[in-house]
Amino acid sequence: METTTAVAPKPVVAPPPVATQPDAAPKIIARDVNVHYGDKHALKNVTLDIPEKAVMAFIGPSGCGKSTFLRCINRMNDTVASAKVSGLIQIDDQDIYDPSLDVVQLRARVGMVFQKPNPFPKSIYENVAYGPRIHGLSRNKAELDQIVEDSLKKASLWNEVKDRLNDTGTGLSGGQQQRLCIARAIAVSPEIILMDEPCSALDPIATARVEELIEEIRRNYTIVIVTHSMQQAARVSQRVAFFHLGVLVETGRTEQIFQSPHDKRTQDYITGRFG
Ligand SMILES: Nc1ncnc2c1ncn2[C@@H]1O[C@H](COP(=O)(O)OP(=O)(O)OP(=O)(O)O)[C@@H](O)[C@H]1O
Repeated sequence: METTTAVAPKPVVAPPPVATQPDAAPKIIARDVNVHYGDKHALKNVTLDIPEKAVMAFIGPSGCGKSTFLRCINRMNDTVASAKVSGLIQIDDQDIYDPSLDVVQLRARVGMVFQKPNPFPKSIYENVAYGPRIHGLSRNKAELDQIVEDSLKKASLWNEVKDRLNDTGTGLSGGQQQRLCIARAIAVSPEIILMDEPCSALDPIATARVEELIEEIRRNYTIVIVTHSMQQAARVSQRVAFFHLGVLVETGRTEQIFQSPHDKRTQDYITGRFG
């Protein structure tokens, strides 16, 4: 593992520049985050506050570092041998790159939904029950059954699968599989859900279902979504962060970013001049 991090400056973390300050209390703060993949400097001095219990969308042209930054938030970049992360990322004032931090626990707090639905090749029930079981979240089968049911309900999938919980998860449609993956993420009671282009493999109807689901759950979770669709960012998010060439160019309320961006690069991107 070559992932490194700077020592967290204590005691107080300076706020980001005014333009990046959210209205709500930040759940996640990032200060001067840099990521290198070998010689490639993929993320440059990113400083950002991500508000609690809201949706923040990361937008920007391909290769600008959106997924790289997203993967810093649950230390998924630890799994990339060439990745070196520096700077500070705190969740609720806790430095998530502190060497004493339990990464398994971190990933239970910070769930992730990927571009391509990736259910386990197991039953629908097992897909959702697996996380709560390994994290010891239930004392008996009845409690586990309840977690599975509640998670599938929150993911708007219960009615479609309640009579076939023993069928394989991979047999569901693409949209259902993605909602199953969201149920799986929800089942361990995360505080944060990271979504990396969660609808890019879905048709418009399945996409609409996932977007409705995000709207339904957003008040209970801090959600960060990477999307190539500005329409999607406008529909689901309350705040947007625009990245370009590894730099966080601008962040603000969604309507402000789309109606009156401060930076010409943001303006050019949202008006389709590049990307
Ligand atoms: N595992 C890796 N090894 C080497 N370079 C990488 C790796 N992952 C990403 N990169 C590079 O880092 C830069 C940022 O990539 P990243 O995937 O974060 O961008 P992105 O904005 O999410 O792009 P996209 O919208 O196409 O998914 C790109 O130049 C990419 O080629």
